[in-house]
Amino acid sequence: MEGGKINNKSSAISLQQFVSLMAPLIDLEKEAEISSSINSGSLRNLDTAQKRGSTILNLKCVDAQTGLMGKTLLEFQSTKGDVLPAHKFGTHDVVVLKPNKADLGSPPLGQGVVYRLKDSSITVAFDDIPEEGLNIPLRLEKLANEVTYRRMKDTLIQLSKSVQRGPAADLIPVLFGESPPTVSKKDVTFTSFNSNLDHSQKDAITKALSSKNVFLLHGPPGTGKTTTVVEIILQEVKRGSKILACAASNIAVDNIVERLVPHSKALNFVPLILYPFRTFRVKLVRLGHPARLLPQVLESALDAQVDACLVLRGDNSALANDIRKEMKALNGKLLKTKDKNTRRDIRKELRALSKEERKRQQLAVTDVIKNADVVLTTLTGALSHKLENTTFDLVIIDEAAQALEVACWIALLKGSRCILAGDHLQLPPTIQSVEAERKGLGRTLFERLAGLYGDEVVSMLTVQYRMHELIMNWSSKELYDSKVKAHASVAAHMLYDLEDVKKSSSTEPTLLLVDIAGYCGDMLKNSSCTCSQLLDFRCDMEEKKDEEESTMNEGEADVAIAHAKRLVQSGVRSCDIGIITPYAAQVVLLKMMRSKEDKLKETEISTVDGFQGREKEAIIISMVGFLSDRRRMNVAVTRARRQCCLVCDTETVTSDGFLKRLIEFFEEHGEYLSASEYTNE
Ligand SMILES: Nc1ncnc2c1ncn2[C@@H]1O[C@H](COP(=O)(O)OP(=O)(O)OP(=O)(O)O)[C@@H](O)[C@H]1O
Repeated sequence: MEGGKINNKSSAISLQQFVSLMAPLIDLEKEAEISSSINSGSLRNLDTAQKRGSTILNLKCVDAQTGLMGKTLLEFQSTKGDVLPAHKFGTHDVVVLKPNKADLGSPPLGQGVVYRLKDSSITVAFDDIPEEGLNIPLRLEKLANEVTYRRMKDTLIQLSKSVQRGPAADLIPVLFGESPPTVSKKDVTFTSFNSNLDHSQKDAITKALSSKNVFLLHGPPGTGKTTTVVEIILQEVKRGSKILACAASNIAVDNIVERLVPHSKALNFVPLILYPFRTFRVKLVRLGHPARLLPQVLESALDAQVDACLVLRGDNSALANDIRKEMKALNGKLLKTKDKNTRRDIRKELRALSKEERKRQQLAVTDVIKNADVVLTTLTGALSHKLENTTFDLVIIDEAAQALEVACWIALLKGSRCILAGDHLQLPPTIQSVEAERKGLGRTLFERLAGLYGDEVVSMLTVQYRMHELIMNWSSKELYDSKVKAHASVAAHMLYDLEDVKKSSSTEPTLLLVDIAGYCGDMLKNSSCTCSQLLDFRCDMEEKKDEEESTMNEGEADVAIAHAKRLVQSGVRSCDIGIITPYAAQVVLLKMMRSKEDKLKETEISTVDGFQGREKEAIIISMVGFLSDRRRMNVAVTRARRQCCLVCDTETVTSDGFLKRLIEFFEEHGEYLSASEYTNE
């Protein structure tokens, strides 16, 4: 395979070996997730749960809004009104709401999905929420998502059965190395929808369209992987394919939806007037809980289309509204009535109405899915019963190098051909169980197939559209055999080329190394938190890490914030700056420091994982000891468009060969500053 080196031998595994290997590993992973969540018996006390990040105590509800397709959005802040304590909640997590003082096992006030997370607030989408009980101190608890594991186990069983029958019967032997991959004998030509495609993108698309069973699109950072995936989808729809497009994360699925919408069919949502001359249109539908979807793709959501479909079918929405109104009135009556017989009659009526409602909805769902050219969902969402009897000509999985192979099979079993897009040299799948990881749960299908078939099925994109060439060159040389080149439009772009940005000693360098060797920062000088609070948190959150001492570094945080301030003083917008650091404790420290800096309000601070797939004009990396994971370091550096600033202790870092070369590259091609130059800022 081009770029990363992959061991061919370990790629060969039979279907039966795979199934027997994976089943116990999924159990291990499930146990690891449960033991870190609130519903584990191991968490006997709430303070421990908060320290582990699986509950947030002392919250007040500050806002309630309805919307989002019937969901209620409640926003919570700390009763003290400051930055939320460190926690492990992420958007899309399932959570329950309880009174702050309720016992651990007590029933919740409601269950919902995290919709939005800010430093000082968390918004949750609830289906139903009590009208009473919200004006007391509250807490949120994170639940383990056991559904995903059940779906993966079910998929393993289905996989063993599908060899004989099912839409993927011919694909499975190819993906387990028992039959060779094949390509169309006819030359494939196409007229692209996107007139800017480069030669490597066009080559990849040709190869994808020619493949009869499997194709891998290897997209290094910023090379237009999603752009290429979208073009492949359009070309395939044009030739009549029905496509299931998936990714491990909701955000990656939404990325594709957003880019397909301009080509999509006007049901109720694309204003025709915007695309008056386009004759080719794609019918797309996005499955998933509305709280997990980006607001800009909500109109492609199944729920929205089902409503539209009911209108088109003549089941006008007035009728639907009447049914809902009637049900609401009956529910009200039920609450007030004591008489047994009347209650029984009302319940009977309610059951009949809801049955009618469900039937109408189901018919519409079937219609929408049957008529769609492209169905988009997360990998686990592909096991939705709504897709039970639907098969596809092609399954496309984006971010495939970040997905567990078992999760990929949920989608793959529904189609006869597949295209996987990803980069195994960026972030791997997140795995909680160290043992499951060691035994192979994290080995991705993308990597395995690349090892099995190499260039026969892989195309690598080689022109990148994000980074100044100096930023790209390190990554290209270190990880992609120097094959990735910067496009002329970005190769020499500088921070000071941006509007309103002055040329200054801070904005001139493309690569900047700030060495904190020997520097003892003015510890937490601007922060209201105490060191012991952070240390408590560090020990709890990072207990799995070997490098306990390297999880937090005040000196580096000082310098990172000081450099961000200098950039803002030179005119760089604070939202164009990102600070990346490997450990959660360092993220909290940096956020606390930032909360005192008005000018840095919009600067994003996150671990590497929070930045995958994203970019900023300037990136500051606080290394905190060292980040010896090549893939994480690759992602961190390649988020930067015009400047990458590395803050580290060169004495510690250079003990690792990979990082030593990184530092040398920055020293040779960039500016070198000592941290002392940032003191007293
Ligand atoms: N052929 C092209 N000509 C000009 N710009 C392009 C081309 N292909 C992609 N781009 C631009 O490059 C940027 C990155 O593209 P895209 O988001 O498709 O890349 P990606 O590989 O999915 O990114 P990531 O590294 O985040 O995974 C986008 O701004 C896109 O518009």
